[in-house]
Amino acid sequence: MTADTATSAQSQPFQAEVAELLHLMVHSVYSETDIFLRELISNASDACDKLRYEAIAAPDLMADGTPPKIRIVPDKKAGALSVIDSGIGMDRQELIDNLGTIAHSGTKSFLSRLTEAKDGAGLIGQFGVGFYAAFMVADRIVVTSRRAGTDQVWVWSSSGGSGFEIAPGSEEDEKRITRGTEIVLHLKEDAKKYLETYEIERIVSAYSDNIQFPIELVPEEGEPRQINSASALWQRSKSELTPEDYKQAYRAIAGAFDDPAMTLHYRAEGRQSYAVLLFAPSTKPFDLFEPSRKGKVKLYVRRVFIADDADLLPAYLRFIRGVIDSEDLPLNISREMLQNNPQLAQIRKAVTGRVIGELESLSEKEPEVFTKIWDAFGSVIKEGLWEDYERREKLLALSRFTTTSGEKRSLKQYVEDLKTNQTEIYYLTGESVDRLKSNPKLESATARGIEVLLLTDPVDAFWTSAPLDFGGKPLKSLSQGDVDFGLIPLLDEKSQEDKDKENPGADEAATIAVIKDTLGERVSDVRASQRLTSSASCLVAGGDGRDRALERLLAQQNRGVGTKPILEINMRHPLVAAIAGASGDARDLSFLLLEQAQILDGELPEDPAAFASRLNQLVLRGLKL
Ligand SMILES: Nc1ncnc2c1ncn2[C@@H]1O[C@H](COP(=O)(O)OP(=O)(O)OP(=O)(O)O)[C@@H](O)[C@H]1O
Repeated sequence: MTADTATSAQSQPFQAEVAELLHLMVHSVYSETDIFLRELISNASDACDKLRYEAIAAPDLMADGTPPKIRIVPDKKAGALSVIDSGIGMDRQELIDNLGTIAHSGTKSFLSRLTEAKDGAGLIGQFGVGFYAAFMVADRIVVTSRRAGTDQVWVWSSSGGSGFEIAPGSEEDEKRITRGTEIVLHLKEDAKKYLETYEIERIVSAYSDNIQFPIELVPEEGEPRQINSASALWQRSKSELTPEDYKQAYRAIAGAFDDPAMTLHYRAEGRQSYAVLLFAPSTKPFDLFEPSRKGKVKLYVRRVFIADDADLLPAYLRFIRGVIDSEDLPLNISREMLQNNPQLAQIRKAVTGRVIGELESLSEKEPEVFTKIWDAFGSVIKEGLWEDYERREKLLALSRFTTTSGEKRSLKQYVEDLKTNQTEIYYLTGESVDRLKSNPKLESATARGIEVLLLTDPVDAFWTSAPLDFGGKPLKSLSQGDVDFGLIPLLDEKSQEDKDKENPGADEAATIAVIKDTLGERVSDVRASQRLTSSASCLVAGGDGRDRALERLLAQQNRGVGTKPILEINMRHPLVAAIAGASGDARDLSFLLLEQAQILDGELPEDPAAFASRLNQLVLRGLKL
């Protein structure tokens, strides 16, 4: 800091995203502005949590004896509402960094959605935009703050627009603020209702009753009074709590706006004691697929907040929100200790088991609610099939699939409906259900009424790459290795016999020899297909090769090893039958079999121009032009 910045006011621009967000907030006509207060109280509560945590190692920070608390002060004469906390506070740089940029990745992706969406305003209500929400109700905001343990007070102020000012606090500011942050909102004309005490009480009881720290309303007349219950809800007994209490707790803890689809509240006693209050949301957050895959369950030790990134659940359960409050862990546990702590590992294991058990029982007792969770988070839960070997069977049983027989099918249902002599569970991976439904690799299965799982999530290509079985029935890809449906009867045996008589098929050995000779290195083998009934050809991976969908996905990321596929041909197809006797055209026909199989798999032929010219020539010759 230069001598200049220490004594004078400075203007600074907002990060471009903040300016954009503020512009959107000011210009959208959004009716549910109440959320601004919830956001400010939630920040104030986080600041009190941080103070209590830092004070474990540095008790001096709280030596003045003021307990962490939050005060709300309306001032009708000035048209201003203040939210004041005695939490950790911010120094100059923290004010600049925290209130001038958006670090939160969820907010960033929310912002891009907000800009794209026609009804951006509707989205504001669904997702927190934190501190900046205050600009919906205020045309000027002044934040005065003192970092706990420091001498200086700093004042951040802004009227929205493109930037803010930062200046050292006055003597009067220094007297008033001994620790923490005061946020003064100069309310817009149409937001003056927030100066009424009943409005403030209404919002606090709706959104912030579960905040652990006391929230005090300081009215213009009369004594200050506490307006929240300030208890750690997870420590209370289940019988005292109503569904509404849980809903509010979920919203307060998770900073969410939806309703929880699942609530898990219990106390573990025994080798370790801890309270657990966890929720599964009913809607998907925007940052679910962030590469960091961080969980959001908060760790408390004896009611003191410790960390919200302690990986208390495996990454595939990162959508679960809530709190775990341990009685036994040391309060001064450091971040490094969190990672290797055996007690925490035990808690993690036990709680993971409980969450999965709860999902299981929900899937049986309240399938519609479970479906909601599966629709929002199924693609994340499936990461566990790949990562959590121990619980793979349980997770497979939980999984729901779109199949050729219907939607939301479980493997239990699949196995109950197996066809005569069917001993395997079949699946096909690809980009969309519609594309998969028209994939020729389904033909022979369809002719036998065999159900096939249609897997379209990117993660499906990964978990299916490890050998898996369900109830002793192996899962098998229809685009990989040999499939033998020989023992499974056709739905319509007779018509197949007729077809066989009409079309006895090509000379297998001669045809395969011609195609192999033509395609050479382009394929690893050419085989007569068991999969096809009406299409001429398809591409499959070898028995130990990677599934074609995974191969394609890796190739997109330049991680493919380029294993060559096997070309399967339908010996009864007239095009295939024509090859052995087609002398001059045999070469073009062979290429065409390969290229149409590539197109049906959603790939481009290696040389699209050559493909088009080959096709044109064959058509012209067919038309004898
Ligand atoms: N009252 C406060 N005391 C101390 N720090 C604060 C306070 N209010 C905000 N901050 C700091 O400013 C940062 C940004 O706040 P903001 O509300 O925009 O986002 P957030 O709380 O981090 O994320 P989100 O609201 O999206 O969950 C906070 O992370 C915190 O570091």
